[in-house]
Amino acid sequence: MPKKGSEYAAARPDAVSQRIRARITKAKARFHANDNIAAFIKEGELDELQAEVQEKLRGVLESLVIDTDSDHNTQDTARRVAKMFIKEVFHGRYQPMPAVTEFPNIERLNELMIVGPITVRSACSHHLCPIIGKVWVGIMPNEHSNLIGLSKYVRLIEWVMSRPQIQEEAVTQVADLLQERLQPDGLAIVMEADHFCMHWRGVKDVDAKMTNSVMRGAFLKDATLRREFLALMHR
Ligand SMILES: Nc1nc2c(ncn2[C@@H]2O[C@H](COP(=O)(O)OP(=O)(O)OP(=O)(O)O)[C@@H](O)[C@H]2O)c(=O)[nH]1
Repeated sequence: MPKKGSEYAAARPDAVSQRIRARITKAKARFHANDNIAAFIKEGELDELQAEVQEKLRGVLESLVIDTDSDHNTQDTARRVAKMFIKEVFHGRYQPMPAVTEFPNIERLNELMIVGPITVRSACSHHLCPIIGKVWVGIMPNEHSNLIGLSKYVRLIEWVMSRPQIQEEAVTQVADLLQERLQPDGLAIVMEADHFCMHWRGVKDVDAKMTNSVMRGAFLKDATLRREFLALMHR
């Protein structure tokens, strides 16, 4: 039987990951792979966490029977991969949400707006293999909606995607976040992505993609609006 995370906690109560875990547990918060835990990390702890991950990765390389002492290619691999996980590809778990300026909809715009394709990068929670794809966002604002800068769609979506994800949950997290920020009459999200756990390994199907769509409010009720979004998005 593989050890549970909490059993490791008992083994290394002094580890920074366990201090963070204890705070999250005390707050009764969730810390799944695609949850953001920035609120529970104190200043300076991210570097400590990276050092802890590096040490564990060194153990993984050791168990893979790689001679990291004399193999010049892998001598620094544990450090590089730890940095890549904490500071780069999974930074959306450890960093707070990017600042987003919201502007009131003074002109009371209520026409369809589409942003995309936005390139997204993530990794699947199951194998930690890359997911690379595109997202399109459709917004139907109303006079009470907030407007945000175009680049902020990219920043918010990148923040959600830079965590181990499964596509169905990722697309819902993106929709929930944009719904909360913008409060539009309608919101449409389509995500189409390549999963390298299918291309590189396993079934090795290099053509199959996954497409998800989330339609809310006006896009759900109004078939004409939905058709207009889907037609414009694919041009
Ligand atoms: N639904 C869903 N599945 C995903 C996603 N990313 C990867 N997967 C799949 O997750 C599954 C994990 O399956 P398991 O049977 O537990 O693992 P496995 O035996 O290594 O799977 P194979 O890939 O078939 O070799 C695989 O079928 C992947 O293709 C995703 O975003 N959504």
